[in-house]
Amino acid sequence: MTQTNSIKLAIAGATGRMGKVLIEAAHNHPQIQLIAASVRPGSSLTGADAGELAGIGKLGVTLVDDLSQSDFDVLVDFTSPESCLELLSWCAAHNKAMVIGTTGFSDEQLQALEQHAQNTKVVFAPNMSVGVNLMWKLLEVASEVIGEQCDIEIQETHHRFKKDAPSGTALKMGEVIAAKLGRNLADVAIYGREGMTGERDPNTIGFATTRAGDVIGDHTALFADIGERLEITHKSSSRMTYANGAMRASVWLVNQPNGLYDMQQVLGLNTEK
Ligand SMILES: NC(=O)C1=CN([C@@H]2O[C@H](COP(=O)(O)OP(=O)(O)OC[C@H]3O[C@@H](n4cnc5c(N)ncnc54)[C@H](OP(=O)(O)O)[C@@H]3O)[C@@H](O)[C@H]2O)C=CC1
Ligand SMILES: O=C(O)C1=N[C@H](C(=O)O)C[C@H](O)C1
Repeated sequence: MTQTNSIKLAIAGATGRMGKVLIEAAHNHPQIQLIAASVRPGSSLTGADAGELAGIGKLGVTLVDDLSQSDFDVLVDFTSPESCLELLSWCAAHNKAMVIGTTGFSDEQLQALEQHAQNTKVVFAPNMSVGVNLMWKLLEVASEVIGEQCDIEIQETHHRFKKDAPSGTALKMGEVIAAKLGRNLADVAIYGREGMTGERDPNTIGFATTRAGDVIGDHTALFADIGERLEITHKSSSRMTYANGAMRASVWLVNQPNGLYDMQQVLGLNTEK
């Protein structure tokens, strides 16, 4: 059993926007030892140094295109749903813990994730920043107090390179609000409006997605009544907040029994699950 003051960590998708920041966060964390970082099979970067890729100088950690030979305790994955599920299937079969920040899973893929997670330890969260996890709690309070009388709209903005929409964070905002109001998000979500839509159905929760430039991630929940409106907004100004959250989750996860956890549990914001 690895001591909690030396967790052997691997990072999938080292070339990604998050991958590079995760390498830096792992290197800077006193309880974490970065032992592997992966690139796509056949990548010309195989064999290069992970620290040099991340722009923080040589770390002596070689980029690999196959993690199966690496003796890690926790794998951190911010890649794509397909790549993540392939790695999770391997981790579940080999008793390796996983911290998953990837978003954009279909319902079918989410079911597969939940199944694999029964056989190992997994933290899965569409947003690992402390601020966003606190925002989800604030949304519960707002929904309880004014949710029924208000029109609820969720707005998100991200950089032009983002592949999935709405963001995983926005979808979770909708789930949190819908759950508090006893609604099923799949029944009440409106993903954009166009043409003669008619008057607003008060039960609906609307989503608006903007993709532009280099915005790291902005999310707002609007609770609008006649005469006043409340906006709860979170804005990310650095991907390091996500990466630090993933490190915190990794340190927490090694001491948990097998199961699927979220970031609320890591942060002690929710003890229900
Ligand atoms: N939970 C959270 O807090 C956050 C979650 N995210 C999520 O993390 C994910 C990644 O985001 P971001 O870093 O911006 O994306 P990028 O596209 O910059 O990086 C994705 C990485 O995954 C690799 N990858 C993708 N598909 C495969 C595959 N099939 N096989 C092997 N490698 C693959 C890419 O390799 P290659 O370079 O070769 O294409 C790349 O290294 C997204 O789902 C995003 O929504 C992002 C920020 C915070
Ligand atoms: O792709 C991103 O960049 C982000 N993705 C996550 C999401 O889909 O919610 C988290 C954050 O908003 C950044």
